[in-house]
Amino acid sequence: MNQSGHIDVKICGLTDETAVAASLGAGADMLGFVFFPPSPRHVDPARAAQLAAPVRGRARIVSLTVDADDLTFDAIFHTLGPDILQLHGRESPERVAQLKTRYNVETMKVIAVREAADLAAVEPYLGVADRILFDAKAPAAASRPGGLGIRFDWHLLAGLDLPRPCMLSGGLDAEVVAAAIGIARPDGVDVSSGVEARPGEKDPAAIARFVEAVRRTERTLGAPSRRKAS
Ligand SMILES: O=C(O)c1ccccc1NCC(=O)[C@H](O)[C@H](O)COP(=O)(O)O
Repeated sequence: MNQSGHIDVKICGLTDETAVAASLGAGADMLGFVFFPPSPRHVDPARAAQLAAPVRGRARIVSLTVDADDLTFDAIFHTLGPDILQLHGRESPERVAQLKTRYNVETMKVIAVREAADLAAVEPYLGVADRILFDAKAPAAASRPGGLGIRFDWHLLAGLDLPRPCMLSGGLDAEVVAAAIGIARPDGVDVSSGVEARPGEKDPAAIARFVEAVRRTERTLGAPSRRKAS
């Protein structure tokens, strides 16, 4: 949450106009497009650009890739022009820095978490990535490294001096997001599976419920700058 109490909401893996409209209508801050062919949410850059046309200026456009090569990024930038690169693979700090310079764009590095020891992976990205996203670590046999609806123990982040800004994801939905925010205290939350009817098919009503649950949580927690010191 920022100083005014706002929590960024990112809806990820959009594949159709109805879900884009639902996300914008609900007041999402970031909309994510997945460029990873094995994913049920994969879109090509031309389709993403069509879907993102109404997004520009209303929410931030996020490109999600997994260890993508320069040709893929060139196509994404040439066609879509994202605001943020979500790097969901094993991109090194050097690669993150290189992409930031090459495209003059904000970067968000994903740190996959299952146990406390996984949090050490953040350190090399401090001062390199603009934003950290803590997501649940996928099982070794999974077909993709995220977007699986898997949770990790949010208490692993509780009370830590987290890198700011940071986001939280992994198995969030409208029912659990308030608890997740209350424990981990991220600056934003990210959801895909939890607002879907089935993998790759977003549910507009679930998107609305999720964003409303986050806004309700913001009101409950209040702005840090206005909280009384105890
Ligand atoms: O969505 C995918 O299919 C995907 C593929 C490869 C890497 C990441 C992927 N998704 C990540 C996300 O959608 C979110 O950033 C986040 O992990 C939330 O996922 P979920 O647990 O499904 O809410």
